[in-house]
Amino acid sequence: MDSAGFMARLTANQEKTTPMRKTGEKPIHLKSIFTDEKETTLTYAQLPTLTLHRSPIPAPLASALFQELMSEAESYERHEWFLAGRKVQSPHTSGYYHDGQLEAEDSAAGEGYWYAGKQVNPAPRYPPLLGQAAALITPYVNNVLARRSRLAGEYAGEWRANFAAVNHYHGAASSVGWHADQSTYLGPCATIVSLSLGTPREFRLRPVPHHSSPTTDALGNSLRTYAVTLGHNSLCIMHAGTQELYKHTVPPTPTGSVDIFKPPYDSAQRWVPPEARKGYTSRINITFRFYRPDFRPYPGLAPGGGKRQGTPVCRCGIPWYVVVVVPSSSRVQPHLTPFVGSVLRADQKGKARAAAAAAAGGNGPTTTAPTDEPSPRVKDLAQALSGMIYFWQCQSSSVTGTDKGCGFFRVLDFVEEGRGPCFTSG
Ligand SMILES: O=C(O)CCC(=O)C(=O)O
Ligand SMILES: [Fe+2]
Repeated sequence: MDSAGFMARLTANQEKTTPMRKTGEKPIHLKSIFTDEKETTLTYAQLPTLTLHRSPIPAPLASALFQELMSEAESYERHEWFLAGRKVQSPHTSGYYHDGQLEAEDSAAGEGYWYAGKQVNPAPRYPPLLGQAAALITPYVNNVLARRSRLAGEYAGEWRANFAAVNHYHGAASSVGWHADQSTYLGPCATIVSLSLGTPREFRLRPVPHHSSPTTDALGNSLRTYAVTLGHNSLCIMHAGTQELYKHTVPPTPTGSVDIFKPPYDSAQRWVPPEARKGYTSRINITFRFYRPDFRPYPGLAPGGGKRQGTPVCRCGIPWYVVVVVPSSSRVQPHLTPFVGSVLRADQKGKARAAAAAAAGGNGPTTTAPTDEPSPRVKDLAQALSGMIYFWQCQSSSVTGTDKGCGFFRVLDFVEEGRGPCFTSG
């Protein structure tokens, strides 16, 4: 399938965006973190899950990659989904790619994958320069991860940039709303690696309130919005816990204008004199993701032998395969039909936790540590995430807009579902 046809069937690899409480407060701007020339990697104390890295790929490649993806972006589309029964469109366009290895490991690469409620046909492979960037980013990220303590639920193996979602923000109004990324194929505590190219844009994060302490986050800090400007060839790593503890957004620019970006190298990575440079008002953002071997759509083998489940199918009643009559031949053939699989979400609001506790007669899930006491000033990420529950949920209402879905809801159970291997703690 050509990439335009493929794009027509795609939607975001992120949750539908939800409005955040308006506070009117100014975000804390973290601009200053790039001013120390000696430091290329910084962790901000109140954002322990975020690191920022300057110039992760060579400058000529960064310019050429921007141009490669600008040309790819001509066929990108806005994605559409239903919010409270109303069709909405994303305020940016997107495209999706995977490395060839994902295809080799998983014959379904594409067919069984869903994003925000739509089936993805086989995603195209990385175009050449995106493939080069992924090959550089993979060891870079593993190096960064080797220096961090790891959280329970993280995949106990190498991270690999085997999937990329590319967003094109064209002009000042183009944006992405507050959201946390879906965990369906990434599993809990995902590492999502965002490479920015082109005109700089502001990226904001805000912690979700702790379920037992609405004025603080899970680390005990008061709720604030943080902002950082992501410029050309900068890497922002959303480490384990970011999708669980924060929401993020790229808002429209408040001034209504953006800086002009003039790539200093052409698409063949040759230097261009300043007077001959072409100007752009676009930002390209690539989020490199690791589709875990234990969170694939189809069932497979569990780490110690035995069965591993695929993405759970919800109860909407649409089976994985149906038999259809092909009119031209009047023969009955098996056919892969749209089915609505579930999505994996972290229980950011503690609702699933409360429901599970009620179902267990008030004792709560036995596999998680109690966190019901008011949140103290916790400094430790592992502690902040210790009560986190992940659940599979029907996504059909956002696909069809016509009903509330089947209500399918199941708490993720690593052992029962044959997933892993995972880190058990730092
Ligand atoms: O453009 C960005 O920096 C963020 C993109 C994003 O949040 C996403 O694609 O899920
Ligand atoms: Fe995101």
